[in-house]
Amino acid sequence: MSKVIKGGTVVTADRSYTADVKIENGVITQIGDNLSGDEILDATGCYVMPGGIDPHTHLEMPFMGTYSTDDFESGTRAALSGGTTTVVDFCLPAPGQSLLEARQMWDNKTVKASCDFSFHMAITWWDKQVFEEMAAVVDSGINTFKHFMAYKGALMVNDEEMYSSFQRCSALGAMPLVHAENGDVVAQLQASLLAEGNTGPEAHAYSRPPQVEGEAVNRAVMIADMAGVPLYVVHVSCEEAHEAIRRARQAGKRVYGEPLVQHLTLDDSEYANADWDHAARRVMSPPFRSSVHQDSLWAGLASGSLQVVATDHCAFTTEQKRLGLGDFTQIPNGTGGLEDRLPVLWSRGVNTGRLTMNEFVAVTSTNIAKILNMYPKKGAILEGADADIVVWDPERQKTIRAASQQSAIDYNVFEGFELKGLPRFTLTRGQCVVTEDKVETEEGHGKFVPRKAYPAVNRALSQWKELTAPHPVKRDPSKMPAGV
Ligand SMILES: NC(=O)NCCC(=O)O
Ligand SMILES: [Zn+2]
Ligand SMILES: [Zn+2]
Repeated sequence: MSKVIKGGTVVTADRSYTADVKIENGVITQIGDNLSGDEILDATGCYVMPGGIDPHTHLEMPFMGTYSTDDFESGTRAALSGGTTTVVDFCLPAPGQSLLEARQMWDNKTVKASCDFSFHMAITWWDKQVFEEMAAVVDSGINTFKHFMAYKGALMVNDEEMYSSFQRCSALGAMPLVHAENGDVVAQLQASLLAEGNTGPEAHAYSRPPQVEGEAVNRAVMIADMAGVPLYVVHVSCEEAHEAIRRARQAGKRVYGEPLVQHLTLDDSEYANADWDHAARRVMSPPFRSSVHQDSLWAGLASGSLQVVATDHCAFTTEQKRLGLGDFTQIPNGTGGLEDRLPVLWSRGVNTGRLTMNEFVAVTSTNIAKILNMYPKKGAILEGADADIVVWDPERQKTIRAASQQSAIDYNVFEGFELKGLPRFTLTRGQCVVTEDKVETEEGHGKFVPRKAYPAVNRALSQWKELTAPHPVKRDPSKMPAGV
């Protein structure tokens, strides 16, 4: 049974053109004029774009004494309703736990997924077992390893562990990711703020100033350079971090930066709200910043020094946030956004002229598909690509309300945002699961997307490393002093 998306304008990362798109067996089989099929989806007045890829989610994640509330059921339903058709989640071994055992636990959670998914593996501790298991992780289709430079005493790794793991990534053709904040400095700032009586959610932001992020990005960039690997920096929130990435890229280093839609559109005034719940619901790391930093992030997306917009979707209920009443360090860190990423970025980015439509597709889908080595199966409107498609109606409008969202939590950090530009249809491997406000997802439809080790960037970097590595000078024995 075939489907044809008819009468729309195909918008990809590099061009826009009028064409119909035919789908058979979950794959795009033809792009052209006057196509016919068994079922027609009317895309008149709409843009036909690759479905969004969110490379940074934490669904049902054990964290800070609780679990994030959106799981692979509500999380992927939320994703699809907002036009995102692939999520990349983090397998998080507890310190001391086998990476392969953690992988099994995450596989078990994904049986409820209604859209496709992939994984990054976190390195939360280091010894010979981790070193060895990393190879099996890569063989199983995970080519990215995440390192937390913050969350001291929990997930944080030190420089020695990071350098060892980055070198291992280099050898395996994998890419390290970093959560870049100086965890030692954050821990000290938290302690002194608490000692001074600063216990409210605003102190979370005071304890994580832009300098802790800028310092950590610079350090990770240099460690990656010494290890001969590319680097991907998650949730880039400030000019200091962006500047380090920009500078690295100008110097020829392969460094990628990912701002979040939350940091682009919500600022630090949220933490000054008189309502404790309002402020605590917005506690995440790094925290929201001032408009100077937001302008820097928007400029980075337009100019190409930042490549991807994600959400870091890690949604906790108000009740969970209240674990930190009286002590801001106990407020579970994280915010939602999976459902809202595309519509909010379109309204605040494309409708304002900060991004073109093609840049929008690049930063929400195509760039990350290439960076994570799943292009053109994902992130493309091309014959042979998976039919993960969002048919985007630039005239559809809504106001964001927690009461009508798919996410399982009881609030939305974008509450009240007026949006113009929303999905008319969302298709996951050819299955149309969203028709305007009607969301009919199928639990279990989502499949794991394996991602092979990187052939190109890592080889180039290790070749260069080998050429420029210290080599002993071969000397003519006749030119050696006697007795050596
Ligand atoms: N970002 C955040 O505050 N929570 C999720 C875990 C992480 O990515 O650091
Ligand atoms: Zn993080
Ligand atoms: Zn995260």
